[in-house]
Amino acid sequence: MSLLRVEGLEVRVGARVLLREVALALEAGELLGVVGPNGSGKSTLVKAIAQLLPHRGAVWLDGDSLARLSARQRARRLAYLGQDDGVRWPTSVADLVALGRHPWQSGGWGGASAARDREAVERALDAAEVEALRERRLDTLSGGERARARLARALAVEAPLLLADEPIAAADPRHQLRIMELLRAHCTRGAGVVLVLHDLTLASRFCDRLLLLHQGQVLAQGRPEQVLDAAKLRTAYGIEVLGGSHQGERYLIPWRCVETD
Ligand SMILES: Nc1ncnc2c1ncn2[C@@H]1O[C@H](COP(=O)(O)OP(=O)(O)OP(=O)(O)O)[C@@H](O)[C@H]1O
Repeated sequence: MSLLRVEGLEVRVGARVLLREVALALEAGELLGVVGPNGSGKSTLVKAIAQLLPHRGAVWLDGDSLARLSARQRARRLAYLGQDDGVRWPTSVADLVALGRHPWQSGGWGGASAARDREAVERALDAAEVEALRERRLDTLSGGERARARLARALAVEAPLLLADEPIAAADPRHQLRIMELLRAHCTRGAGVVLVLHDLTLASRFCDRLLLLHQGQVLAQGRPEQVLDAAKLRTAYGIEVLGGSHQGERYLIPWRCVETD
């Protein structure tokens, strides 16, 4: 049984269809990259999977309909990292990351699970390389530091499924690579990850499979080399890419804009 299965997913706002007939399956241990141009529906897709948007269609997690689970059950079984954390109050990095353990609290903080929660928070601070920032207030962090703190919060949930919407967008090149490595390691430990990203080389190198969205529909889905071919990239993005390989791994550099049909 797949960790995540999505069938016939459709999102509408009024008369406008934002997503149409999206189907996908994700196995435990797999990293699925969601790529596509601005406005193609990537964030809408991960929000709908996380049950944060009204939608049609079905989403199953380990065979359970996500729509039928309680909010707390869902929050334990999937971690959602959106583009905005919504945190507008002064809080420390450590407190933000500890919020990732909130779904596991019953009857208040502390108690029998406190040691496990502390360990999960420490692991997440370490993995996202923000332990040195633990006492810093979020509103004093740089964009890339804040992005890593937010990733740590999502990791601290230790949920079987992680949905991450552009976690590397604000990171410098080294931290982009570090985050991709840590997401891969997260998968190696058995989690499934759905990752929205724009970098085609990182998508190709680190993801097991890719889903390419175009105008709210799946244009292609499969292994990176099947999805990121010249014709599909031209159709989806209206670009020509410069491609090659280095040490057996593929790179793709967006090279020039082209006319699409
Ligand atoms: N509430 C809404 N009402 C109307 N249109 C919306 C609404 N929410 C999203 N959209 C539109 O749906 C489309 C898909 O948005 P979405 O945020 O999923 O795109 P995306 O692929 O994540 O883009 P980006 O790469 O820019 O983050 C966009 O054209 C957006 O303007």
